[in-house]
Amino acid sequence: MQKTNKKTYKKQLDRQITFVLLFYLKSKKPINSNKQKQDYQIQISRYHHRFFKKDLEPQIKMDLQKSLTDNKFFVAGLAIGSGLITSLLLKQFNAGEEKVERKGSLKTVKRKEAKKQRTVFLHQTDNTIPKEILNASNTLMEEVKNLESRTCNILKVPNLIIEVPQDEIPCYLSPLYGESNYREVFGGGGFLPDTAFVYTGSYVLSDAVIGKNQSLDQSKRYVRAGPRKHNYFDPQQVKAAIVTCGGLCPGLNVVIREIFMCLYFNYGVRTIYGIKYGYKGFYQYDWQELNVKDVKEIQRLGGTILGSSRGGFDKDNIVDNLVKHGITHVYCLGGDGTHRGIQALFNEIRSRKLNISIVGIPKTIDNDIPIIDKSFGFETSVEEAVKAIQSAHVEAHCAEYGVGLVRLMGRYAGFIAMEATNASRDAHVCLVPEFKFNLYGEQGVLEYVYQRLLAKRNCIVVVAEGAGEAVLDAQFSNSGEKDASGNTKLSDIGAFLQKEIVDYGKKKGMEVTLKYINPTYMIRTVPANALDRKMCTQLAQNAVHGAMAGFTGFTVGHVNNRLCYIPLDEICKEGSGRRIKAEDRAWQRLLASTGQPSFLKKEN
Ligand SMILES: Nc1ncnc2c1ncn2[C@@H]1O[C@H](COP(=O)(O)OP(=O)(O)OP(=O)(O)O)[C@@H](O)[C@H]1O
Ligand SMILES: O=P(O)(O)OC[C@H]1O[C@](O)(CO)[C@@H](O)[C@@H]1O
Repeated sequence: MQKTNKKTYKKQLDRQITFVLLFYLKSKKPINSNKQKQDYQIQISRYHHRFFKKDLEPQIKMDLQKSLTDNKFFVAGLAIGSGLITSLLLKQFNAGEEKVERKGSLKTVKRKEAKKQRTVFLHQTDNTIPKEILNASNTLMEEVKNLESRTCNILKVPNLIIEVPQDEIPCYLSPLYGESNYREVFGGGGFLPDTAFVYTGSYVLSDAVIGKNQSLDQSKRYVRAGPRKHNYFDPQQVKAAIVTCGGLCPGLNVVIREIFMCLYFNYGVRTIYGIKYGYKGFYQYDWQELNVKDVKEIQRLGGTILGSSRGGFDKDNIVDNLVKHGITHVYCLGGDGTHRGIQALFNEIRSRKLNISIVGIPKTIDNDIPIIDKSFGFETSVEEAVKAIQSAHVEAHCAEYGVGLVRLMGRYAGFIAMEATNASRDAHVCLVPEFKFNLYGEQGVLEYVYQRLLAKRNCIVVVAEGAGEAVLDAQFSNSGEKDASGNTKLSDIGAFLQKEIVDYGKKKGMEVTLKYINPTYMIRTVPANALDRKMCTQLAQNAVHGAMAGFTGFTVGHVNNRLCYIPLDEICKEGSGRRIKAEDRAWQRLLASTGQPSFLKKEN
């Protein structure tokens, strides 16, 4: 700290002490109304703020004079004074630290650094964000420039700044930005400090664990999700559309509601449409403009208030209708099929150079979307599936040779079956599409179930609906029928196993009592649990932040528990669907807890 500065601080410090004392001595009457208290609070925070930015001496002097005649200023003065004193002391303390840092030993410096960080916390600022960035006139432009640069190793998410040619780059200070803690009732913006926004170069790493011969450089970097201080869109010009596609999933209504709430209350967007029954709703049905009443309490409901469907994707028709309604944001909630649709729409929007941001919010109870940690609704479905296994357990334990057989959803991936098995700890066999198995023979599933019945008199089997694809030695096949989206319709592997297990017992002279529980849609139609609701809220709010910033052609998701924007290309890569792998810890846990062997013959 320079000498002159030190002198000035000392002078100011003296003045503040006098200031507080004066208020104290002159005060006679206490504040006697809440309104007054509120006014003081606002005033105090303003004064504080001003003090940090410019010289307040004339102002303070004025207040001092006022205080001689107006006793009500006592509380305000006291708080201002003590606040100022604290800040001055902190500044002096920091300055002292700097000095020591330059001279001190490594140990001292570290200790001082730790103290300094505490000080920084007191000030509620973040010294990791350089001043040039915080003060940049368009922080979004900086970020986009960086993302577009050849040297940037963060996976690029397209932004409308680049996609849409325009005379002037749009730049709107985020309505979320506010300098004080003061906030109007009924939400509104103005509640985030500078440091809460995401700036240039912030990313999330794809790998949380680095093994031998691996380095961080091999890890993919995804743009960090979150609000931007400067946005591409003026909220008043935003018109948004929300659509839900594919199968149902717990949490859809939470996401719909939260997208609405964030757009409406936080950003001040007033035109938000709900599209009925999936992609075809864009051109086949009247568009419903959503209002606050429409989304009231829907977070408590299963399903989707908008309705959903499979099939009906018509790219040109959909984009024509987006243009017709003047849409600037499209939020699509769906699984892998929906995301391939989003990609096709994004390409069409891009080729027409439209000012539309299109965003995916990944949804599927199967949890088979790549890259992201987990899809919303999955945990709720697992929780429901555990109830089915619990029933199977009770049934099986109340019969002499009792088998409880549970079939759970999971077309290509057995995550629900695996995690429900892990959570219940009641199952003895879990069959998923990812791992081939034999039914017959000495090492087959049927013999294993029989042996367990002989030894323990009960056996609980969990099977994923797609596991029929993994049977090596049985005459089990699907009809070849497809649903409207082109997905293969699966035959009932549960019913098939039921017959095989009972027949096998008969052949061995054992009367098996088998109860087949097939909860099918019950696990995906329930409302989201607390964990999923929180997740849905995070996804929805961050989808909105991304779209407001002009990012497009991305999906929002957690990677290593941090939210990021993932380019659609990554999500839609052919064959990238998430599957259980033998090296997955969760699968290893399953093998450890069920004790199930490999059902493969040696030659397999
Ligand atoms: N390759 C594709 N291109 C464009 N649209 C597609 C594509 N595949 C699927 N869609 C459309 O996406 C929507 C949802 O697809 P789908 O029925 O496969 O569900 P999903 O999104 O995969 O969700 P779920 O996990 O519930 O199956 C449908 O309207 C379908 O027509
Ligand atoms: O009967 P629907 O609606 O086609 O849904 C069944 C499919 O939806 C999913 O839940 C999600 O894709 C699959 O597990 C299941 O095969």
